[in-house]
Amino acid sequence: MSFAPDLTETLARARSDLRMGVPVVLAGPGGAALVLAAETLSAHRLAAAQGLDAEVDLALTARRAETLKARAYDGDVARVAVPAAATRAWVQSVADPKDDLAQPMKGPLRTRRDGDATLHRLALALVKSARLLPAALVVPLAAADAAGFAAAEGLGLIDAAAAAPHLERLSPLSHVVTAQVPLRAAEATRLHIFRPEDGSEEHYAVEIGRPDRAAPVLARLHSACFTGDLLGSLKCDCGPQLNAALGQMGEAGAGILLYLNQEGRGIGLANKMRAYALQDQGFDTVEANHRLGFEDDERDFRLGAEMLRRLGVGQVRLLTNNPAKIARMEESGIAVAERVPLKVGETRFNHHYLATKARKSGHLL
Ligand SMILES: Nc1nc2c(ncn2[C@@H]2O[C@H](COP(=O)(O)OP(=O)(O)OP(=O)(O)O)[C@@H](O)[C@H]2O)c(=O)[nH]1
Ligand SMILES: [Zn+2]
Repeated sequence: MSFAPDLTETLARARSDLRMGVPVVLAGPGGAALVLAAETLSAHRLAAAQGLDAEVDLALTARRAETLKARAYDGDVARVAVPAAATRAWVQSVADPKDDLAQPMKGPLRTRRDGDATLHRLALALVKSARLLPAALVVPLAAADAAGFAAAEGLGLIDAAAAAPHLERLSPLSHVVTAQVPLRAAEATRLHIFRPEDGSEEHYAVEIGRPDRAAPVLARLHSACFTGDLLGSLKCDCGPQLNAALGQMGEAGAGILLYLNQEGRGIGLANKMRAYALQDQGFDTVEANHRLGFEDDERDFRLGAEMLRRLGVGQVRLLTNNPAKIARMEESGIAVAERVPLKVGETRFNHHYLATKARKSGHLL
């Protein structure tokens, strides 16, 4: 019997440590490293890392490296050598594109091609899952001392070989509770709450009426949009889509709307606002994600498929304009019998955004 945290719990702690600026230690078969999130890096911890007598790297995604004109020799990852005199401001200006246009000359940046990027890749996966900017300082530690170093400094120690596949999988969900919530759109509505085992945000299923599971269920996978859903932002079409979907389900007397807390196509609200700030500088929604170092869409729709399965739904009539959602459902074993278009909420502020989604992300007009 042990009370010690397991890998899932250790990773959840690591995410909250990184969000606070506390480093973590990754220990792999090929070596070990101290990891600090660039976004939450403090001057004193940078100084301590520079005092370790090791070469400090800044791990970036190849997307971010491309904007910085830095070579990525490791496929999806670039390992930028951090100059000995680098300050916190330097690290953050490489990580964060907000001042790229005002100060285009960050470099020249030297990226490493020798050695191995396994721990850098894992560090990036961790900071991304913490919804931070995808950039992390990686400082090599002697593998034999890694556990001792982590214990002496009170830092989380992560088994890198086990953590990498663990971060790829869909965290098991538990169904926490169901209760009635009469809506304007439909009085006979129940809300189900699902909680991932990995400590990340809960997700919700809004079930209207009693959909017949033997036939395709009218369904929508709605990704959280604080600005559109709650504030009535005119920059996107989320709020009107949410209301229209609930309205259609109400009229039909049955349907399931999954409210997936994957804000900003999975990058989190702070990063979405960074993307909006870049859009204010003239970049479109896809370019903004790339400049930040993200893919266009970082959502994991296996989550939606799993929630539908848990609700006993195997086939849907999916309310969407996004063919990728249909493909992801089919791949995850949910049959999409029909696509039901959802065209609402075009404004003069989101016209360009919707056109970009159609041109670059394959959305159907
Ligand atoms: N990163 C980023 N996310 C955005 C931006 N504008 C809106 N979003 C997010 O995009 C997501 C839109 O979700 P959905 O409406 O479910 O999905 P969709 O891919 O547009 O597909 P359908 O609406 O089903 O056609 C939400 O998570 C929003 O927060 C943006 O400019 N950048
Ligand atoms: Zn939105």
